[in-house]
Amino acid sequence: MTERELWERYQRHLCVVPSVGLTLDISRMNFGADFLDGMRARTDAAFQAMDALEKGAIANPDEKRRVGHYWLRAPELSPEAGLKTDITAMQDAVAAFARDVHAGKVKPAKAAKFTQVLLVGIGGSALGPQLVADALGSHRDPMQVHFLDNTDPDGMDRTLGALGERLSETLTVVISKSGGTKETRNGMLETERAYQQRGLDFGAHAVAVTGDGSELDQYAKKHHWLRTFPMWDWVGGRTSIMSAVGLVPARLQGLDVEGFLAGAKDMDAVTRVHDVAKNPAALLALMWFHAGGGKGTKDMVILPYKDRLMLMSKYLQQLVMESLGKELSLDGKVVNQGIAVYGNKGSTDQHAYVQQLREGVNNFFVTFVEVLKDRDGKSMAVEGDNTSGDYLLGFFLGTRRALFEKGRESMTLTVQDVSARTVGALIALYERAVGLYASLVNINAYHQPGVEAGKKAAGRVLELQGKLLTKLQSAKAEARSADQLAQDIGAADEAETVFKLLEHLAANGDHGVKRSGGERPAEARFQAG
Ligand SMILES: O=P(O)(O)OC[C@H]1O[C@](O)(CO)[C@@H](O)[C@@H]1O
Repeated sequence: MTERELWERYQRHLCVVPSVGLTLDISRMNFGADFLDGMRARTDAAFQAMDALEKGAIANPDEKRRVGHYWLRAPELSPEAGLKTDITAMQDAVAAFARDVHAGKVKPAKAAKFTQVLLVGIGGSALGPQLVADALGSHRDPMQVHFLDNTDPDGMDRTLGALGERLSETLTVVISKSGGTKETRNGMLETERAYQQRGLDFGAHAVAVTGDGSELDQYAKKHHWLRTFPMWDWVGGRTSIMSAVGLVPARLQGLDVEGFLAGAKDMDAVTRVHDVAKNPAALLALMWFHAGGGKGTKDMVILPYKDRLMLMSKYLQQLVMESLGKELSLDGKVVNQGIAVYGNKGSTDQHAYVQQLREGVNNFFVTFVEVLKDRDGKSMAVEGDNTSGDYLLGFFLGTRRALFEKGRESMTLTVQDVSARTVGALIALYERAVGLYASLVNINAYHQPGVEAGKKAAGRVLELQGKLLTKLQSAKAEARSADQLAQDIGAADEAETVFKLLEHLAANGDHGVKRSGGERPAEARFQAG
């Protein structure tokens, strides 16, 4: 294709969304002239399903739930007055609480004000807040946000250690929709102990965001935490950023929540339109379908040429892969659907994996995110008249061309800036695109059965550990092999797991297990120390 032809294609297909200052360029995706028409029937069905979802249909049939994240930024759209009241009440309560914290009306026991937020959560209870805090935060914010999003003891030590003395002015926000996620529970208990070690009452420095009556809700109430904020079953974890999950940390950080919600609402209005050419979410979904043949055979590389959007790919990994990575279709056929997502930021990634994108296996399509505004204020010239931002643009356009010349497809989202409105709009864009794509490939985007399997398997491992420790304590002095101990606890066919447990126990002094013998698994011996 000549430059002229590409310029024509760019102009013909450019989707312009003035209400949020966004354009979507699909010209470098090599779909054929009849593709969009050929998808008309499936696209119309996707639009119908999305309309029903927004009107309150059970769009998550496996869990018999409604899917209501769009109502969070447009409460007037919710199908019942009660839901509208719940949403606006939550929004008002969160805003009022943050005002009281910033004014020092809600204050820590041993400091004048709360200046730090420690968010304890995982998955959708952390990834959205992490993206928003990083994209929109600044050192001038009234509060700085820190995260505990894993059950890694060393990770907890690093985060709590970095807070140090400032723990006394830290408000801990524990977020868990189910209220039972073990990683979050562990982070909460370890944080609670850190407060206690400083002579601080944890409850007086903690709030919870969770489902009514959940384990976490009960714990927070029993221990007189400052506040609890609600989560509802009609909001999925990976689409909860505009519920209290995202609004509590964003308000405390002093972010433009109104702009964030308005950007999402305005994008929703645009992506509600049944006109593919004017609907960027429909175009994204259709380009994903084209690229991977409706089977996800090509990975989605998310490449924002903006540091503030670096966490976008991590956020989209959950939103896209936990929504679309499904074994069964809605009619119960095994389809093993999904689209893999990776990326970081440009131009940094040109010095990492772009080499493979240009010359290696052609198993991907790139979505560039271009931000027109370089920075607040003016830039210096770094070479001739060129600024650093000129270079960033040059590298983006150069990389896109280098890929296109080698038949590697890409799309480009262009936005004016990284404002709260823009971030809200981008999140809403992808929420809608995921929902539309799920309809195109006939799967339920709103449950996550695969995660339960992993949680159950982890439960078995910890059950084995309990039996092992009991056995080791009773057989005190005798050093035994993993095979012998597996037999002892009636888990002969799980000897490898038993060995892995023993290896970990012996590496950590917590349970007094000692290792002796050789390095090979069969040579190793374990005993209670
Ligand atoms: O908010 P919760 O219930 O702790 O769940 C955390 C995350 O775990 C999952 O349930 C499974 O990954 C996600 O969908 C969710 O965002």
